[in-house]
Amino acid sequence: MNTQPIGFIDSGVGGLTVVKEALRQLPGENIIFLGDQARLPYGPRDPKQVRAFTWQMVNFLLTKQIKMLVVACNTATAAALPDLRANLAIPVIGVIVPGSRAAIRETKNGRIGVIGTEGTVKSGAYAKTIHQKSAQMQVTSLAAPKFVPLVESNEMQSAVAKRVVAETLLPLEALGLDTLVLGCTHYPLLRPLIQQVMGPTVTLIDSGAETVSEVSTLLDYFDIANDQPNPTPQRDFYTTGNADMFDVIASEWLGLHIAATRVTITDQPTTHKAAATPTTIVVASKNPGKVKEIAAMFAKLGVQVKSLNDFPPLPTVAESGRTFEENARLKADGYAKMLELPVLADDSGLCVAALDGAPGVFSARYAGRGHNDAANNAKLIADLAEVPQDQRQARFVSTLVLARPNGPARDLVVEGHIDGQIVGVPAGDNGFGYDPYFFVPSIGKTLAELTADEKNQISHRGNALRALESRWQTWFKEDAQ
Ligand SMILES: O=P(O)(O)OP(=O)(O)OP(=O)(O)OC[C@H]1O[C@@H](n2cnc3c(O)ncnc32)[C@H](O)[C@@H]1O
Ligand SMILES: [Mg+2]
Repeated sequence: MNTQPIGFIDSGVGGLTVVKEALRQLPGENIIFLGDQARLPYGPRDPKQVRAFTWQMVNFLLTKQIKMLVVACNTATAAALPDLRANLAIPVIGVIVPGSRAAIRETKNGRIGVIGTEGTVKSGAYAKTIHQKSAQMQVTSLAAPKFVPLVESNEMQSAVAKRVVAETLLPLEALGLDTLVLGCTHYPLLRPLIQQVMGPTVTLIDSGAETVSEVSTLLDYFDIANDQPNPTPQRDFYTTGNADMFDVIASEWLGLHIAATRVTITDQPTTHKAAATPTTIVVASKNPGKVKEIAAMFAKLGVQVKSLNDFPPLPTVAESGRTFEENARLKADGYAKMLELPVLADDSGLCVAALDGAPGVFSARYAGRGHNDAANNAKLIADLAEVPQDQRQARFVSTLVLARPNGPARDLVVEGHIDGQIVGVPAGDNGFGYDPYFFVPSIGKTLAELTADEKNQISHRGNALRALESRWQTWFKEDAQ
C-alpha cells in the first residue's frame, strides 16, 4: 500500500484527458497534475528545450513526493522519456508505447494514421514504436499544429474548430485508414469533430486512456497501488499559466469543481537532476538470505527493498564474469535494463587462501550441478580436510553495483570484506550459505551464531552497504549527462 500521489505532467490542459481516465480507472489514487500553459505549445519547440521544460515540471512534482510519473504529453514523451527513465528512481510512463500498442491491437487492415504535434511527428516516435512491434504496419503521420490552440482557447465546439479539423485531416482521407491514433493528449477534446471527419469506420485511439491502463498494471507490478479506502483522495492541479482559464476547461472536462494553483517553475533547477531519493530499490537477487540483509540496512533509511522474487519471472542474467565486480555489473546492468529502474546487485563469495582463492566467484555453484548450501559446504570441508586449522584463513567479499537503466558507464561500485577462518565443525543456525563454517576470531563465533544485526555490523555485505550508504544519494543526484 502506497498513499503517495501519482504525478501527471503536460504542456497544458491536454493531459487532463489522461487524468480523466485515471479518475475513472483509479479512483482511490491521489493525483497531482501540472500543466505548463505559460509556455504552451510544446509541439513546435526544439526537443532540447522540451526536455529542459519537462525536467522543470518533473522537479516541481518531485517536491510533492510522487511515487510514479505519467508524462501525459506526447511531445514531452518523444523528447524526454528515455532521459527521465534513466535518471529517476520512480517508474515513468509515457503515452507513446501504450498508444502504439492499442493501434496495433485495433487495426484490421494494418493502415494506421497518427496525428500529433510537429514535435511528435518529426520525432517519428509513433512510427518507430509501431514498426518495432509489428513491422508490416503502414503508418502515416500527420502534424495537426492548429488543434492544441483550439483546445486551449476552449474553442472545441466552434465553427472555426469544425473547419480547422476538416481541413487538417484532409490528407488522410483517401488512404483507407481504419485506425487513427490521437497522438496528442489535447486531441480527445476534439474527438467528436475528428470522428465526424474520419467517418464511423475509423477507430480513434486515445493514447492517454490507453496509458492509464498501463499505469494501473504498473502500480500492481511494483506493488505501489493505494489499495486502502480513500474517501477524500487528493486532487491537486497546478498550472504555470492562467488559472481561471484552466479551471473553466478542467471543471467542464472532468465534471469536478477545479481550482488550480498557479506556480512558477522556471526557477526550478533546469539541469537534469533527479532530486528525489528513491523510495524503493530493486535488489537483483533471488537469494533470500542476501535480500534480507540488504533490506534490513535500507529499512533504517526508510527505503523499501524489492527483489527479483517480487516481479514476474525475468530472464536470468548469466554470471559469466571472472571477478565479483564483473558479475555484479552484469546483474545490475542486465536487470536495470529489463525493469527500467535503478537496480542494486551483490556479487559475493568466499575466498580461501589455502584453495588459491576458491570458491571465489563460484561460491554459489561450488558443488556443481544441483548445488545448494549444504552441498557447497560439504565440498568446502572436503577440500580443506588436509589443511590444518591455522592455515584456513578465509575472506568473504561483497561487491555491490548500483545501476541505472541508461547504461553501465555510471554504475556505482563499492566493496566490503571480512576476514576469518573456516572451521571443521559448523556452529549456529542463522545467516545462510557458508556462515556456519565462517569463524570470526575477534568475536569467537561463526557468522551463523550472530543475529542479523550483529552480522551486518561486521560482515562483508554490511561493510559494502555502509560504503554504499555514504555515496548513493549523491550518485542519484548526479547529472547523468
Ligand atoms: O546471484 P544472486 O541471485 O544474488 O544470489 P547467489 O546466491 O547466486 O549469489 P552470488 O552469485 O553472489 O553468490 C554468492 C554465494 O556466496 C556465498 N555467500 C555470499 N555471501 C554470504 C554470506 O553473507 N554468508 C554466507 N555465504 C555467503 C553463498 O554461497 C552465495 O550463494
Ligand atoms: Mg548468483
